[in-house]
Amino acid sequence: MIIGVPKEIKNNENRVAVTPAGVTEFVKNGHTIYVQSEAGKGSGFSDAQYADAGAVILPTIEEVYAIAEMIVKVKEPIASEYPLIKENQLLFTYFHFASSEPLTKAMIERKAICLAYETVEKTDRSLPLLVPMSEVAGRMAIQEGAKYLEKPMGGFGILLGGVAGVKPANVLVLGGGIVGTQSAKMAAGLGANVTIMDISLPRLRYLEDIMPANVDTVMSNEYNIRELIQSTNLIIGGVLIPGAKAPSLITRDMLKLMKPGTVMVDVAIDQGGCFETSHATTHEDPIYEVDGVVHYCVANMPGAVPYTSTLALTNATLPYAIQLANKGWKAACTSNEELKKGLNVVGGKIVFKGVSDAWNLPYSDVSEVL
Ligand SMILES: NC(=O)C1=CN([C@@H]2O[C@H](COP(=O)(O)OP(=O)(O)OC[C@H]3O[C@@H](n4cnc5c(N)ncnc54)[C@H](O)[C@@H]3O)[C@@H](O)[C@H]2O)C=CC1
Ligand SMILES: CC(=O)C(=O)O
Ligand SMILES: [Mg+2]
Repeated sequence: MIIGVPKEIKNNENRVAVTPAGVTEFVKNGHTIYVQSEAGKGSGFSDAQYADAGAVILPTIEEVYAIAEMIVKVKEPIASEYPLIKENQLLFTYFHFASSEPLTKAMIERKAICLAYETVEKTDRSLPLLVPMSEVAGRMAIQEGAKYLEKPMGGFGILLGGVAGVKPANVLVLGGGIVGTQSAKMAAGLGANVTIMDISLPRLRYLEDIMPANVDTVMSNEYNIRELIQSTNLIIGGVLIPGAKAPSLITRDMLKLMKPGTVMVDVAIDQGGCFETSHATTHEDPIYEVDGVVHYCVANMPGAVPYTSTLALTNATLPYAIQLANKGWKAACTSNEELKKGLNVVGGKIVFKGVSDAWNLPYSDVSEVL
């Protein structure tokens, strides 16, 4: 198969979808791989390293899209990429369709085969291609939250861990999945008082077991959220209903209950966000304030730590990408249920329920396209 790896063009997106080590694997499997010049630069990989591994370097993004049967990317295509996408071209990347109607409509119109990293699902319901980036974003959320809690950054001016004779900060983590677990671990390690909320009692039970003593677990419901946010300094939004629009757990009226300078990091922004007042921001301009509450809503947080993120992401994606290249998407998705769950928009049809629900567009069963 002919594979293309474009350079990411989202704001401050420094990850790349295939490393030189990945190129070697594709070539060993008999494939031809084209990499856009400088695609790996932000992650520390030179064109020469890709060429040595067996890739052909192309100077422009247009040439990469024009030649490839499968495009392997990190983030969703940006509007300037839409016209480059061809009918029946396989795109293997994060899409997060439920947060963007224009993207959903563009991919329908282009009749591409859109296989989304974030909905590839194992039989135990885990999301193998989301997990590594959720680990990164969960850990980063505390780093970013701590920074914006500093007074000169607009925050309340509290140190997460406090100091002898002074109480530490209160951190509330909404969603006790991968993001939530990593955030809680980091905040607890710094000495904060942490509360994790989830709607899954088995999950809360598990977290209660493994977390240190400065982490409490509380059932997620509106009543408990309203009560806790009044004494919280940092809120992390890490809820997920796979492939669907995130629920708004913190509504605009709740902001008035919070202390001015409270910081909210909405990691779930890539699925539309779990705070009503969230809108996506960039690493260049990451925060804004509503009613005295600082919002950090960067939709590609791991893009800022590309050394860690590119390696962690490609460790997970490469075996799936090789299967797609070896078998073609139809045979690969027919023989592998995990990959089949990744199909979101195929040949002009939405085949993922959460996406059709998000935009009130027609849904087709995935069997219609396989
Ligand atoms: N902004 C960014 O750069 C990044 C964003 N993410 C996003 O972070 C979000 C979380 O991802 P993961 O932790 O991997 O998901 P996960 O599936 O591991 O965890 C989600 C948790 O939310 C819980 N949940 C669902 N509804 C809830 C509610 N009403 N109240 C409390 N908890 C609720 C679920 O029970 C589950 O435990 C996703 O939207 C993901 O795409 C992930 C990586 C990077
Ligand atoms: C998952 C996601 O949104 C990211 O890694 O950027
Ligand atoms: Mg405890």
